[in-house]
Parts: sequence; C-alpha cells; structure tokens
Amino acid sequence: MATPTLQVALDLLELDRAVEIADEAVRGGADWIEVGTPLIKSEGMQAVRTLRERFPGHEIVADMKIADTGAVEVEMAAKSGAGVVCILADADDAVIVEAVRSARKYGVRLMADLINVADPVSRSRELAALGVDYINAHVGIDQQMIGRSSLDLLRRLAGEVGTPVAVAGGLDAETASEAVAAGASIVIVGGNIVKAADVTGAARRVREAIDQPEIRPREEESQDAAIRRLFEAVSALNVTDAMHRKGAMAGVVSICGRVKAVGRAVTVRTLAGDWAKPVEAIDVAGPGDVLVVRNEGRTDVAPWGELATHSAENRGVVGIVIDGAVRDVDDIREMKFPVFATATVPNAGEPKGLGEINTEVACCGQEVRPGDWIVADESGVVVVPRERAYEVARRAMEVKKNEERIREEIRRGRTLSEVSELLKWEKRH
Ligand SMILES: O=C(CO)[C@H](O)[C@H](O)COP(=O)(O)O
Repeated sequence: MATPTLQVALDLLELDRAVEIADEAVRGGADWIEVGTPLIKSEGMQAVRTLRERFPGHEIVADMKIADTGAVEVEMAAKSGAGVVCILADADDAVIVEAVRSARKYGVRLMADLINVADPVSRSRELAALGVDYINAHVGIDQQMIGRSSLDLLRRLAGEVGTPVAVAGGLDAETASEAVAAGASIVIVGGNIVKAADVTGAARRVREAIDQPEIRPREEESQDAAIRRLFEAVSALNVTDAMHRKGAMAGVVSICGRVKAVGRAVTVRTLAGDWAKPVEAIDVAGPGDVLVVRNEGRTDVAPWGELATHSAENRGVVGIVIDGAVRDVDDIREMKFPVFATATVPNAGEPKGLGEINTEVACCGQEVRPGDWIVADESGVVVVPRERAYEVARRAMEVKKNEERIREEIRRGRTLSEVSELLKWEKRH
C-alpha cells in the first residue's frame, strides 16, 4: 500500500497565523497544505499564492468548494499555485464538466467534496466518469456537531469507487488510523491539528497513526454518557460561547468557590422559602442530577441548607442551583458541595408543601425544563436545552480547543487583539 497522504486543513481567518501553523504542521509530517474555505473567504487567492511561495515542496490544495462557474474558479486557484482544487460533489454536472476541462488545461487535479450528497456511492461513480481525480468522504463541521461521522461515510464507499478516496471531518490520530485501514489514501485533518497548542506534536501523532493503520476496538458510548463526558471536560464559559453567548443565569454564584456541577435538571418551584418541595425533590432526583430551585427570587428566606445538602449528596445529586438564598454556608463550604445561589441568609422558611416538582421554571432569567442540562462552575450557571445538548457539548469542546491555540500564541508574545485581528473584524455600519 502506498504511504497515505496527510493533508492539513488550514481553517483559519488570518493568513499570518495560517503560515505559522502550516510551518509547524509540516514539521510534524503534513504532506499537503489545504487553504481552507474560511481562509480563502477571508484572505482571497492571496492565501493560496502566499502558501505556494512559502512551501515550494508541498502540494497546495485550494478548498474552493466550487458550486458554480467551475472553469473560472479552477483557473483562479491554479494560477495562484494550487495543485489540487476542491469542488462540491453536489454541483450540477455542467459545473463539474467545466471544472474538469479547466483542470486539464491548467494541469491541476480536482477533488470532489461529498458533503451533504444523498447517494454518495452513485454520485462518486458519476464524478469519476466525469473525470474528477479524487473523491472526498467529507462530513462538515456543523454536521459533525450533530453526530455525523466521516468514517461511516468512508466505509460506505469502500470498494465501490475506483478513484483515490480522501476523508475529512473531525479526524484525530485514532480515527485517522482507522480511516487508512478503511481504504483512505488522503487523510485530511483540520481542527485536531491546527487548534492544538503544539501543532507539530499533533501532526506528528496523526502522521505516526496513519503510517501504522489499525482498527481498534471501540467502547460503545450512549449519547447521555458522551454529553456528560464533554460537559465535564469544558467550562460553563465554553458552553455559553457555543450557544452564541446565551443560556447563562444572571446573578447566581458558587457558594463553595471552585466546584463544578454537570447534570440533568430536576426542577422545583417553591414559595417564600418553603423547603418541603426542594427537599422532596431530592427523592425524585437520581444520581447525576442537578436540582434547580426557584424561590421566587427571594433573598430574605432560604429554602435550602446544610441538612438538605447532605441528603442530596447521599442520593448522588451533583449540584443545587437556587434562584434565591441559601443558609448554613460555612457547613456547605466544608462539604465542598456545588451549591449555587443568588444570596445567603440565616432564615429558613416553613415546610408547607407549596409549589411543584418537575415543571418548567424561570430561574435567574433562564427557562429551565426537567431534563435540560446544567453546567455550573465558579463563573456561573448555564442551561442547555435537552434537545440541543449533544450538539452544544460538541461545539463547547471546539471552543475549548480553539482557545488552546490562541492561548499559546499569546504566550509567544502576541496580543489577543492581534491574534483575533479585532480591528479587521469590527462590524462595518
Ligand atoms: O472543509 C472543512 C470544513 O468544511 C474542513 O477543512 C474539514 O472538515 C477538516 O477539518 P476538521 O478536521 O476540523 O473537520
């Protein structure tokens, strides 16, 4: 078997950073350098020209995602120095045929991107017949976030397509290795290399993995387990960033400082500090749940204290969020149990049984339904609607990865404004 090609996808907005990251990726063993679609949209064909000049010994791939005017766009990429140009597999045949003619004229190869193609096997055969050089089994970034897998797509093509097959979409060292074992001859990796603080190390790990392809037995993981694993690995900040800066409760703080709670909400509505329903809710909750209590926002009377916290901990509850006050703060702090509240007060209410359990509540400015996910840490509490939890958890992990590289560039001496090119990206009115 020929040595598989490692293509690093530079899905960035800034050309200077892209050049630096490409240099580090090449040192880790990347063969081909892809000028990602966001970089082309941000910097134009100058990105292709610059990378061509800076890396004369490496193939430059222009991820144009061509949808129309096939000939012109292939010509632009070819004249700028690309050796491989990407076109959407879903483009009309008229576009593909023109792109192939242009590719032949300018001596470049065409890679067709199967993103969102309904019948990938028959479309790949048609594309091969039309003269496309490579098929890319690609699951796009937004599709990855809702659980689609590029390896599954690749496996559908195995043995069915004559042209060399590339694969892209959320690959890391482990899945890249499996992709080669499943027949990929070009492995495209973006985020898991370019967002790493140590790009060279990340590229090297993928390089070594694809040079020794193997299929490792994988443990099945339920979606709930994946959501919890991901939320436990990110911060509440990463989660609100992933939701376009939404979902954060207002005015609620951690009583115990540096603690974290991740779990599904069991909701409670109570009145005037009545602690019957919050305490009954402990018995309704299961291990891994978070109690979310609305006490009408009152801060003069507490529906929660140390004994309830002990009981909740015994039950396996992992956190309490109260839109209102809490008491016994010193004992709760000693327990280091994640309690989040808007205030502290010594008064307890009376256990009258007013209120209800597991109905929708408005809590510190957020709607919370039973089963919604809560991610809470020292910065505050975020609510994630249950139907979006998997997607948000995946996106939050991407936010965290993205920050790893930015942090590293700041450590090297750039300012945050420089790294993010703030002035360039200010909104024009
Ligand atoms: O074309 C792309 C997105 O449309 C990416 O380049 C491709 O998905 C590879 O990046 P990643 O490994 O981060 O998924």
